[in-house]
Amino acid sequence: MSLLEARGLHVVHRRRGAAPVHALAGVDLVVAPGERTALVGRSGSGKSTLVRALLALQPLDAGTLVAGGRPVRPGRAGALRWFRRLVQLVPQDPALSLDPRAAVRDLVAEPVRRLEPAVAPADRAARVAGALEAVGLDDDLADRLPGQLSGGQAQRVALARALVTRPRLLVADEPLGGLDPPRRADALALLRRVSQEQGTALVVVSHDLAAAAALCPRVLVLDGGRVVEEGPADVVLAAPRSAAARALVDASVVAPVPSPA
Ligand SMILES: Nc1ncnc2c1ncn2[C@@H]1O[C@H](COP(=O)(O)OP(=O)(O)OP(=O)(O)O)[C@@H](O)[C@H]1O
Repeated sequence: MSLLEARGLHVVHRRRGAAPVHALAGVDLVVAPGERTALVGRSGSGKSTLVRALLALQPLDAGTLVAGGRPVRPGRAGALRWFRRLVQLVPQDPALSLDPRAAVRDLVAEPVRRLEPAVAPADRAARVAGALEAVGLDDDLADRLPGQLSGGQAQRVALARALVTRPRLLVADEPLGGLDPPRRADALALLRRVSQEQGTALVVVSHDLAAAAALCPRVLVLDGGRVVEEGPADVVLAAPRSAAARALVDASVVAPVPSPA
């Protein structure tokens, strides 16, 4: 059975005084358990709208979302707890997503408190320890505040928060945005390792095709709110068929380093 199945998603953004924008114009996306999929596209292609739709945070003009065989309908928070445990977001800017007044231990415990209130305190503590270990953070860091963490550590805490409810799917929105090259490589390696070790499926959103392809064996190219190309990452990179994919491949090519004069 598929883990997440989105069919015929349509979203129109309507703003007073502005023309409506058809941000998603019939997107289908099926994610199998453990599968890693990259969603790539230029700015404005509809990636963020699709992420919000996949997380049931975006009202749909048409289409359906089914997770683990069960229909997902945006609604009261309590009614979607099962879905929030199953599908977790890895936020774009981890440092901004962490409450500066809360210690790491409480930040990582919070999703369990909110989504699984029946879990006993001792079990919750064990879950927190497990999530910190999974992302390679030492237990010594658990009493620190976010302001006392490095950028890389904050990113790991955000990932631990996403993992602590043992989701089957992580949606990472531009996980490499704003990172310098060594930290990009670390972030890619961490997401790959966690996905493989925990069997968690990944949907990674990026405008950088080459980086996303390094993490995900499967790529979907979005343009104008539609999936214009879909296939194995190495094939899309080596022989893009759509103009949108070709433009992304060209943009991903690393400029040659000029030789010293
Ligand atoms: N709240 C909104 N109101 C009106 N238009 C919107 C809104 N959100 C997005 N749009 C428009 O919908 C289209 C898709 O936007 P979206 O943010 O989903 O694309 P994106 O691929 O994530 O872009 P980026 O990479 O720049 O974040 C764009 O034309 C955008 O201007």
